[in-house]
Amino acid sequence: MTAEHAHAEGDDAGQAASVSVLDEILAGVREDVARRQEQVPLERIRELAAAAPPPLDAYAALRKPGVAVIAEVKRSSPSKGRIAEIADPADLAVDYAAGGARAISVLTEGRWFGGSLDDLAAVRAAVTVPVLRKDFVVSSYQVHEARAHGADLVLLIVAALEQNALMGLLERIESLGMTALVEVHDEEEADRALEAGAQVIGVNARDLRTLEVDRSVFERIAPGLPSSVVKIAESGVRGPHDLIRYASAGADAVLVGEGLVTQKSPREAVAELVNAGNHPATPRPVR
Ligand SMILES: O=C(O)c1ccccc1NCC(=O)[C@H](O)[C@H](O)COP(=O)(O)O
Repeated sequence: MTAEHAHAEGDDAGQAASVSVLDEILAGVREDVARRQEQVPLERIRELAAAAPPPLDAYAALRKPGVAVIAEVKRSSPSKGRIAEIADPADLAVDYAAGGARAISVLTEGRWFGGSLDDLAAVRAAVTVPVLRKDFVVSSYQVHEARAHGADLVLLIVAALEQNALMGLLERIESLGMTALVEVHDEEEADRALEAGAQVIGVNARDLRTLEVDRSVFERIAPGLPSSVVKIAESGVRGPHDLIRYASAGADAVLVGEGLVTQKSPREAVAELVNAGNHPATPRPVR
């Protein structure tokens, strides 16, 4: 199945087919990682990671006053198929940063999202704000890859990992000086993220089985997270009203893809969100 197929099957396919979308994404990722590891062995990627310029402090960046905007480089997705032609991810990232984005998210998964590690390296070279590797990380090889290509933050999806793997990968990310963004979809996953020691937690409104977006999931889960944890609302931000809704529920940051890449001026679209996030009337997270 491809991004286009999953999108075409859409609502009719229902939950059973969507479960297999996540499974298929993970199966493809494992194949792709194995192929890359044959070309560049673990020892070499570790050396490249060690030689990369030091990572930026993403936790500190996201804790600054105002609701932070993490702007995403997103070409395609399982839920929507092709979303945007992004010829030069570095140009887009520069626009995002000029609009006030506090961090840039780069989807590096190729089969479903049309991303790559080259996109990550290009974005890293173009901006001075923290950069997130957004992928389906299942092995420490990918963590070293992320660092070697300039990532400061790495996504870990609780639903895709056994607890031991989650803890091991989080430890590896931190041992390389990066920050783990641990993504959850329900209370049980939030408990697992906290048990693993996550300091930055993303609540994704997109259900990975049905691919539907339900913004109320953040409102349900965020109040139960400690105040020291950076709380990121992921998915479903289409304009300032959604940012304000997430802010009212305690968001330190929002992660936005489709709502930016589909705009005529992504820079202005980011700036609008940033202004809303800095507006005195917008609720502040309780710390
Ligand atoms: O976007 C999808 O269809 C998707 C499907 C399965 C797993 C992950 C998926 N998206 C990754 C993301 O988390 C989003 O790109 C990110 O939160 C931004 O969402 P949006 O602003 O709604 O594009």
